[in-house]
Amino acid sequence: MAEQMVIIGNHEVQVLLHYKDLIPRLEVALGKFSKRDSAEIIQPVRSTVPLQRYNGFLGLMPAYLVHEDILCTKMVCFYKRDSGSTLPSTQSTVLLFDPEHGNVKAVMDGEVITAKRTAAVSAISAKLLMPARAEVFTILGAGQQALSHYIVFTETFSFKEVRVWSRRRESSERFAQAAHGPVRVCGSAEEAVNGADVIVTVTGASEPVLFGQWVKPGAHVAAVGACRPDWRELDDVLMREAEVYVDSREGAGAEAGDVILSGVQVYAELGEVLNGTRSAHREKTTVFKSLGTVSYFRHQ
Ligand SMILES: NC(=O)c1ccc[n+]([C@@H]2O[C@H](COP(=O)([O-])OP(=O)(O)OC[C@H]3O[C@@H](n4cnc5c(N)ncnc54)[C@H](O)[C@@H]3O)[C@@H](O)[C@H]2O)c1
Ligand SMILES: O=C(O)[C@@H]1CCCCN1
Repeated sequence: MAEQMVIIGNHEVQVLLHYKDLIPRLEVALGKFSKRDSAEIIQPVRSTVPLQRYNGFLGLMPAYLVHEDILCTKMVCFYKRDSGSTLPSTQSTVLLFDPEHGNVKAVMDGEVITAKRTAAVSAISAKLLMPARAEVFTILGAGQQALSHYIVFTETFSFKEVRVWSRRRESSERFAQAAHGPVRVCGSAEEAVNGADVIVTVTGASEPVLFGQWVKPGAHVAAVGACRPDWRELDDVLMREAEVYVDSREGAGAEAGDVILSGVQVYAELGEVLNGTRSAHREKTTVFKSLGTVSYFRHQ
């Protein structure tokens, strides 16, 4: 008889999921993904259903890890919200299946999974690609991803200064209070970025908010927003000056406006760097364009 289905809520995920476990497991998952061996992992580019009336999308993200026998799907709705909207911009649920019988074993709230997984992968990109002596860390955007990125980046690295900019100053100030650490609230994106060694873009923008002429040569940018083929967070100057890394080449070719519209070539997937089949050039200006893959592992 099939096992009883369990529901794992946000609080429980928060308690169970720790960056110290997540980062090494995600490194393994990214490496496996980049081998493109369907005997190890099957993870097609997500299907996306437009919700035109609501300015949003539903993304369906299935994955099967063959050896671990883990079959999962994340379903994520994401929206372009007007400034001042109080509606959430991302909501997700993760289903875990019994691969043999096909029944659902667990339904998990995806909010914390999305916040922590995404930030952990950006931290992996920074570990591989940020300049050797990185002192200034800037976050553009002040929402949920801004906070999870702040937490994992300040836990993992030692910066001398952390800065934030958001299009509404009140959001940056709220963020700085929630961050429980020193954060400089900046009045413009340019001020926030000037001299920064590591920059994370976590905005809902569909037009560039980060411009190459502001970015210090050799800096590392983890670009997390703009997950549609016609949305941008970074301008062409930055995209063309930087060496570009992604989580998935196919995903970037289908969904990353910053890659597609700038016409740049992707240099490597993070998984290729982790596998040693491509080098990490931390001395160059680097962009990691994140779109989100589904990375599963068994909790121990
Ligand atoms: N790459 C991934 O795996 C991944 C995962 C989750 C979310 N995302 C994306 O990351 C982004 C941030 O997600 P979140 O959950 O933190 O969202 P959020 O709504 O909590 O925060 C978004 C932030 O961006 C700001 N913003 C919105 N529109 C802007 C604009 N036009 N210009 C400048 N700033 C703007 C908002 O004021 C807010 O500070 C979204 O685009 C989301 O779709 C990507
Ligand atoms: O992989 C994810 O979770 C995100 C959600 C929001 C849009 C882009 N991808």
